[in-house]
Amino acid sequence: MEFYETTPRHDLTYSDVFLVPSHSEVGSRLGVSLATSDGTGATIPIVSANMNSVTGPRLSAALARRGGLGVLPQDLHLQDLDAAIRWVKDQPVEFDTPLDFRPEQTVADALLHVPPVAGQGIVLHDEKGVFLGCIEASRLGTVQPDAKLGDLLHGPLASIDADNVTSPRAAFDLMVAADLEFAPVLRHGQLVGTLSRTGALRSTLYQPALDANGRLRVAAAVGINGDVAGKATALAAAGVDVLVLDTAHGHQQGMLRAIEAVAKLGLTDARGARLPIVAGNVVTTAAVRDLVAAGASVIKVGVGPGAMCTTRMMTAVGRPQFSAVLETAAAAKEFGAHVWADGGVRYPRDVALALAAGAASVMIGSWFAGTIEAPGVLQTDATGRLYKESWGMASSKAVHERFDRLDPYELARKELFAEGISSSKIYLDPLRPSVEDLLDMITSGLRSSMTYAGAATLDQFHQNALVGIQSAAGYEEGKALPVSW
Ligand SMILES: NC(=O)C1=CN([C@@H]2O[C@H](COP(=O)(O)OP(=O)(O)OC[C@H]3O[C@@H](n4cnc5c(N)ncnc54)[C@H](OP(=O)(O)O)[C@@H]3O)[C@@H](O)[C@H]2O)C=CC1
Ligand SMILES: Nc1nc2c(ncn2[C@@H]2O[C@H](COP(=O)(O)O)[C@@H](O)[C@H]2O)c(=O)[nH]1
Ligand SMILES: [K+]
Repeated sequence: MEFYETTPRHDLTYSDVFLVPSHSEVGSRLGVSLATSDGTGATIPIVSANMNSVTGPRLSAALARRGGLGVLPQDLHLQDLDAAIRWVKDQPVEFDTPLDFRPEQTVADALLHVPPVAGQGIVLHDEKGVFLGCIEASRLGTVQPDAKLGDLLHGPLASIDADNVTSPRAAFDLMVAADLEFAPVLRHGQLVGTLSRTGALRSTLYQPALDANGRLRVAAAVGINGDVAGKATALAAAGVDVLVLDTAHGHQQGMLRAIEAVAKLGLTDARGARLPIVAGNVVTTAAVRDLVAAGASVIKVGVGPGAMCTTRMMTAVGRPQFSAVLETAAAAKEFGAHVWADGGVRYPRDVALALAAGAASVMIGSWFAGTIEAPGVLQTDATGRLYKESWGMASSKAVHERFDRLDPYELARKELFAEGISSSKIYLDPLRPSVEDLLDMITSGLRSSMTYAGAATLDQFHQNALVGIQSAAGYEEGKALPVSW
């Protein structure tokens, strides 16, 4: 990456910079590869943040099916993390994970998990696990909230036979031929997943992130206190593919000890390959050097850019994220490691800029909290807009939940140091309610960015990118105008 006709005199963040178009020999946006080289096996450079309001098993499975990686948060109890990893591994690869309900549940129960939109749906099973049928989500918006879901099942079951799905293209064609937007997929009468027309189309564009046994990949986070090696060993036994050691101040002795303890275990996957160790968060070359020397192969970068984060205002500590990524990615390359750019992503352009600066992948938190697949339930504000609640991992709420087993005195001392907001509303985009819709938006923006820079791979993108510095007015000019001036 080079700066275009300028040399920055201070640190910059994503809004301060822009990409300059240059000569391209890449003939199509579909001709670029988004695969990352960080050793995690992801086929798109997107990871979800290890935040309680962002990454649960459902979001992890949806992300891995499209080539990304979900990082389950360290606040889950070990047995819940174990169950979540195994659940992701059990999910279908070619089909979507069903949203499962019982016939006696109501429309209101279903609407806590899925909005009444086209292309989404739910399935019903009876108490013995017998598949009863499916209901398109758009139908849920047309009936009384207290209606029983079982009463909405009428007529013969429209379904797809898994054996007829010989390729992703075949799945799309089957949906079109049967005039279906959403359908259950059955094998010998048993439900094996669901499909939407858009989902079938996506399967022709994305490559799932799969482990050595052909199952969806998933990462999990561990804090730096307690029996870090024991937790890492247990997660590896559950089948985790990537370990993330995470704390607010990653350049501290406790982190170096934790990395060394985990690296010494030499944990491997089913093929005997070392599990990547990701560690952070840091923002300097010195920190990258120390964390890599301790045994990390990916460094998580970002102090203070997160949407839920108050660290900069509380402590003045941090660094504008574009410069932090640029410097640390160069350092990581020198030390044979990689960088994940963590936090502050609000638009697809920010992802492109992080990758142009040299990040191997980009971690997204709050933006993904407002999706169907995020862990919380859907809530409705006074104007009728749907949202999910989000909160920071260092907020009073998160600290309270994390340390609820401490005595009140110790808990009160911990709560003094909150560095995050405890409650925020993240609205669902009515046109993009699913995390997969956001992935479509992000990856299509990124594919286009790369061809503007003449790059067919992420390495070439980083090599070729020309980056200019803009004024606040320059940034403002780039925004669309929904109403006239
Ligand atoms: N990327 C970012 O900008 C930030 C992210 N977070 C996220 O919040 C979550 C909780 O992290 P964290 O608060 O580190 O909790 P952890 O449970 O990981 O514990 C942090 C440990 O480090 C010690 N420590 C020393 N200095 C600091 C410091 N300046 N800030 C925090 N801990 C320090 C703490 O001791 P003691 O409590 O005695 O001080 C404690 O033992 C993580 O997911 C983290 O990523 C939090 C803040 C910033
Ligand atoms: N200082 C804090 N940082 C936090 C907190 N919770 C999460 N985070 C960091 O933000 C990113 C995600 O950023 P986003 O802009 O995509 O939401 C996450 O991975 C953490 O590094 C917090 O309470 N305080
Ligand atoms: K912030």
